[in-house]
Amino acid sequence: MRQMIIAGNWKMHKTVSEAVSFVQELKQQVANTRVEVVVCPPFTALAPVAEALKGSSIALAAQNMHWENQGAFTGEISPLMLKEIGCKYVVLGHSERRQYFGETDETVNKKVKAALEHGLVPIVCVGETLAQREANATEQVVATQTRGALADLSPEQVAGLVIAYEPVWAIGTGKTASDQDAQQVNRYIRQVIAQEFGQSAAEAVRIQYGGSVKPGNARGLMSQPDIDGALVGGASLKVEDFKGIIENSL
Ligand SMILES: O=C[C@H](O)COP(=O)(O)O
Repeated sequence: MRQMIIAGNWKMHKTVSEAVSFVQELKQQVANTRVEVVVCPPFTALAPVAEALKGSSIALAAQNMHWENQGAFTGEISPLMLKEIGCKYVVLGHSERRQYFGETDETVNKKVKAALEHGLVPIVCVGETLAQREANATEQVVATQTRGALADLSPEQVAGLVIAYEPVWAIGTGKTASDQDAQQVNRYIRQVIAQEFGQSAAEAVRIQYGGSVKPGNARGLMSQPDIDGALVGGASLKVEDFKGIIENSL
């Protein structure tokens, strides 16, 4: 049985003081949930949020990282730095990183391997653009991205990962994939993983859906058999909305 995982990706939102007061409220509101709750603050707020989360079951994630431990890479953050702060997860290959910052399947794969070496759990994002969906290329795109990101991994490593299927056309647009469409792609990703890494890795790996998830559509999406949680953007910025999604995911 896969535990549901709801992660709030704050993107470039919230100062340190906003982030800390948000998690202080959130941890009280979701104290007894059976869902695994994750917050992904911007880098500046990771350490103070880690401190504020002490004693809580809410896990911490970074939104990106470099694959090297250290070096002359101005503006980058390494896995060692994230691990020391207390991050459990790291979001890798988000479509905004692919679109605006030149992320490729190859760099995502380097980052996935580096994260695993340091005991960080990658949340690997895949998903097609609107043009790709309209060209009936969704399956090809998510298969290529999944195979690329997970190249050279062992079945045991893949079993412990989280994958987030996020159709690019549904991110921040208010357009959500239908429950059936999201389920169909998540099931397809699981089939690709079964082909590459075997049935038991495919059954263990958690596959989220992301793209305009809100309290009102969470129940339908999260009740699909191959959807094991959500990667939430906009609706993770308000405690009430995020809590609503968590509650509606069970
Ligand atoms: O990482 C989160 C996704 O990009 C979804 O963002 P959204 O919920 O604002 O559409």
